[in-house]
Amino acid sequence: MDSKDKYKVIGLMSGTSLDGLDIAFCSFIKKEKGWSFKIDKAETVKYSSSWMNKLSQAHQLSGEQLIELDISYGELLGALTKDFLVRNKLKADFIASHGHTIFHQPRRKFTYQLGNGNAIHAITNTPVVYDFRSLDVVLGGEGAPLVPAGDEFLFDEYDVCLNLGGIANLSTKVKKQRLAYDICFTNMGLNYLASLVKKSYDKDGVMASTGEINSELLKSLNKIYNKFRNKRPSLGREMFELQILPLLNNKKIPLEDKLRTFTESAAREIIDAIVSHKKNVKVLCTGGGAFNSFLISRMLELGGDDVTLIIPEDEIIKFKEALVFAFLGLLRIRGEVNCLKSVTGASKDSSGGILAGF
Ligand SMILES: Nc1ncnc2c1ncn2[C@@H]1O[C@H](COP(=O)(O)OP(=O)(O)OP(=O)(O)O)[C@@H](O)[C@H]1O
Ligand SMILES: CC(=O)N[C@H]1[C@@H]2OC[C@@H](O2)[C@@H](O)[C@@H]1O[C@H](C)C(=O)O
Repeated sequence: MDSKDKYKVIGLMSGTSLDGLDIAFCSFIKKEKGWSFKIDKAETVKYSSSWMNKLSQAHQLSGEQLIELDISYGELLGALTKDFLVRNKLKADFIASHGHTIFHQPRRKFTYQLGNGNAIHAITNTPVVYDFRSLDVVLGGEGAPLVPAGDEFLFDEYDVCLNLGGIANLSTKVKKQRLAYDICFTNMGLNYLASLVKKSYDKDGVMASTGEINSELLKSLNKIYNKFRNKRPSLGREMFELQILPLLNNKKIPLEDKLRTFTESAAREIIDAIVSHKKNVKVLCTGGGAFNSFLISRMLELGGDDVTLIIPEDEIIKFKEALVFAFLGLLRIRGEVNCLKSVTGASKDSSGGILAGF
């Protein structure tokens, strides 16, 4: 097992929205208690339309074709990482790669992230940790979310870590145990509404801010969230399409009002979830929604004195997940726990990840 106290690690993350590969070169230093960290350099490399197609259709391939794609996507990850390292004159101790999720069926004990670690190693000549989720899944866990384990070790100074992604989710500590859950649809709904006027998103929430709250729509959204408030299932695209989309497609409500109301609903759901744990909370806000100044201003108004929102530097907003996977890789090569049963529901804590080229 490795026991250094300084590491330079590349974290690679490919999110479900297919916007590209996040590459983050990170430094970690062991302290008396915990770790300090820094993102030294990071960028998102957009996928070509051909790779976007391959990744979005990979679930339909034959076994043989999928294995072939696993290698060629691993080679792509290797080539993009090598190019990033050469351009920035950097050298990493190892690469921690999440890969791109193609299948995720924890009940059937499998989860599959494309991007072969051996192929990444062959191209970069750097050791690789990959396949972070499978061990947790065979231990009976959900194999997700994994980022809360990083919150536990790197962002423990915050009472709540809030991610404003397609779906807003949070992680927090309750009775000394880390827990995490999805709160409500956020960018997924806002981006859908923006797409109706051919925009990829409502920049800074400007269109939303000009609309009026539609009380019927607000009530309907609230009713949907009330149904699972205490069950906290993971929210997915299926549920969005089935239950939220029909409401957003109501032709009688002007677009600005729908954006305003959807923002209001998300802000209320998020603030309610945060204050349900504790009053006077310090909340770290990351994910692209942290750039939505109108959403943030509504959350600040609703949270009042009970909630302090911390919007970190852009690098952390955009690359926190890649940073966390770099750190989970570090824990893995040290043989330390990087996956928490309190979050995933597995039979035990574990240290997930396959090693290639160490
Ligand atoms: N200036 C901005 N104003 C409003 N929204 C923004 C702004 N910048 C980014 N966003 C939102 O953030 C999104 C991109 O960030 P991110 O990748 O975290 O979101 P996501 O793809 O919805 O998340 P995830 O894949 O984690 O579910 C954009 O699609 C948009 O919804
Ligand atoms: C199986 C899988 O790839 N899950 C992703 C996905 O994208 C968001 C949400 O669903 C989260 O559970 C997870 O990723 C983050 C990085 C996580 O594991 O914390």
